[in-house]
Amino acid sequence: MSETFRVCALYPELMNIYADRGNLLVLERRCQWRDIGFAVERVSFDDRLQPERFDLIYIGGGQDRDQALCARDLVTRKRDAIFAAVERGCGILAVCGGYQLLGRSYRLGDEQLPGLGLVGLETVREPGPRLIGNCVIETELGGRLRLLAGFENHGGRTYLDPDEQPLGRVLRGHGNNGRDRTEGVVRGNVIGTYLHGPLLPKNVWLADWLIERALGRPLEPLDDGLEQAAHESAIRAAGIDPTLLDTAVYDDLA
Ligand SMILES: NC(=O)CC[C@H](N)C(=O)O
Repeated sequence: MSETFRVCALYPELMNIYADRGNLLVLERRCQWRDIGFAVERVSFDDRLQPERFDLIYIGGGQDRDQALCARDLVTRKRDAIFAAVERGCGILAVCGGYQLLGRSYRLGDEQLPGLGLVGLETVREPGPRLIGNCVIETELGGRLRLLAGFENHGGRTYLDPDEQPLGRVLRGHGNNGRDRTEGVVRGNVIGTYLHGPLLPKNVWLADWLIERALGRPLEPLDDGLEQAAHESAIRAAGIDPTLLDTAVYDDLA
């Protein structure tokens, strides 16, 4: 086994709601099943993040108070290393609270949490209900039209700068802000999304996309009968019947 997919789990003890850690398990299994090495290193408060050690930095969702604890450490101790890692081609997958921290700031009333400023976006806690529910988006990640399904629960509304690219278009659910039908952000190997689920067990094609980008080669297919059923059931949970979708259009459907 010569290839190893190396993942940095950032603040795993705090940024892990809705079992977001399950995303790491999916990456691990899909590597193991193909005889690809998998290494995960936890990086938390005060730890030094070494940019050359990773192919992917992963950060899950968190409550506002946990985000506040992480935000200052992230900005003061990790920012330069994260920028350097991305510069080298390292990917980022950031979910919900983690996604919000990729932007410039997260404003909650009088408080303003600093963000990494890695992508051009801002998050604001506006008056109004939390944006909760099952969600399906269509995305053209990798030049193919595919679906991502998950569950969102966020009080913050995220607004992308005009030159940023959303991860996808909302078919069901709220997405970034409940208004413009955008969801998430993608820039190169950096992905931010509001979708929990966890995300990767419900959308294994995205797990493979992340591994492929890191290894720089296509992966051999796996027997994904169960995973495909989970994907389609998550789509159904959001109110879309996947059998009625045009499978010639969506590359992730059987
Ligand atoms: N699910 C989450 O990660 C929540 C993120 C953030 N605390 C919000 O409510 O907007």
